[in-house]
Amino acid sequence: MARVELQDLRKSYAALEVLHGINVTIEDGEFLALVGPSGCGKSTLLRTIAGLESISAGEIRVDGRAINDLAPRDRDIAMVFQNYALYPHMTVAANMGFALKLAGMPAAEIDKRVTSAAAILDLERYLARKPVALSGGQRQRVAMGRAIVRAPKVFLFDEPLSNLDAKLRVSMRAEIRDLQKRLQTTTVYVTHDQVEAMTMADKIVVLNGGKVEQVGHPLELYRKPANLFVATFIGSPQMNLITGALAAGMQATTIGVRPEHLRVVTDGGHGWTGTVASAEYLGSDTYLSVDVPEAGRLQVRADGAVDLRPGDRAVLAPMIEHVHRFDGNGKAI
Ligand SMILES: Nc1ncnc2c1ncn2[C@@H]1O[C@H](COP(=O)(O)OP(=O)(O)OP(=O)(O)O)[C@@H](O)[C@H]1O
Repeated sequence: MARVELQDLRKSYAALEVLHGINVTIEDGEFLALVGPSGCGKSTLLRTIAGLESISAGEIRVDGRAINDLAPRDRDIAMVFQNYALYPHMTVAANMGFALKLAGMPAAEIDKRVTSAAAILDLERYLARKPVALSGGQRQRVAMGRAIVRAPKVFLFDEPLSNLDAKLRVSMRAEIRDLQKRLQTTTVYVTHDQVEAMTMADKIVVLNGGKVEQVGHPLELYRKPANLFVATFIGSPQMNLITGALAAGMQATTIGVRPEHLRVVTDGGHGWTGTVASAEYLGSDTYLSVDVPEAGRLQVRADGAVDLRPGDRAVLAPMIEHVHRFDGNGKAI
C-alpha cells in the first residue's frame, strides 16, 4: 500500500508545456480516476508516474519518498495498458510470470504467485493457453494478472477497457473495482469515459488542457461542480445551460439545470413553457427535448409515466434547490 503525492508537476515536450503544475494526492488504498477530454494530458500524467516519461518540474512522492529519478522498474508500480501488450508466443502463465522471471525470482515462487493471481482472476483453466485463444475480457484479466503477481505499491491503468464491447466493459468495471477493493492497492485509472470514472472511483480528478479543474468524490463533482467545464463534463445527458434574462433573474451569467431536475408540470402550475421537439420512451424514464423560447432547447429526464409527444406543449419547473449558478468566468457561485 502507498500514498502517492504529485506536487507542482510540469511536463513539456520541447517548447510545448502539456502539464501545467498538477497537485494531487492519492491516499493509501484509494482508487483515483483521471478523466478529461482527448489530449488533456491524462496519459502523459500516468506515464510520468510510471517513469515512462520524465517530468520537467515538480516532484512525485510515494510514501514521502521522491521517485522522480528512479527507473520505472525500481518504482514498484505496475501499469496495465489499453492494448494489454501480451506476448503472443507465451502462454498465459508465462505472460503473467514474465516480469518476475526477469527480476530473477525463483521458479517455485513465480509459480505460487501466478497460481494465486489466476485464482483471483478466474483464469486457472486458461494458464496453458496462448493469448490468441482468449476472449477480450480474458486477455484483459491476464494483463491485470501480470500487474497483480508483482504485488506492487501502485496500480496504473491506461483506458484498460476501451477495446471491449459495451456489455463486457460494464462487467469488467465491476470486476476491476472489486479486485482493487480486495487488494487495497492504491490505483490511478485513466479514462475519457465519465460514467466509468463515476462508477469506479473513490476520487475523480478532472483534467482539462493540462490543468486540474476539480478533485473530489464522484457525487461531489456531480452535485457541486466548481465550474462550467466540470458541470458539463460530468453527467449524461449533459446539464442544461441557460443564459440571458432567466439567468440574470437569479443573479448569474449562466444557470445550469440537470435533466432530472426539470419537473414536468401536469397540475396547471407555473413554469417555463415550451414545445416538445422529441421524446425517447425508455419505460422507466422518458427523455424529452423541449424548446423553451427564453431558454433554448432543454433536455428533460421525466418519469416514464409522463406521456408527452412531439408537438405537445410542456411546462417545466426547475427544482430551485438544484439550480447551479455560474459567473462570467464560468466559476460556480
Ligand atoms: N511525445 C510527444 N511529443 C509531443 N507532444 C506530445 C507527446 N505525447 C503527447 N503529446 C501532447 O501532449 C498532450 C497530452 O497528450 P496525452 O496523450 O497525455 O492526452 P490524453 O488526455 O491521454 O489524450 P487521449 O484521451 O486522446 O489519449 C497532447 O496535446 C499531445 O499532443
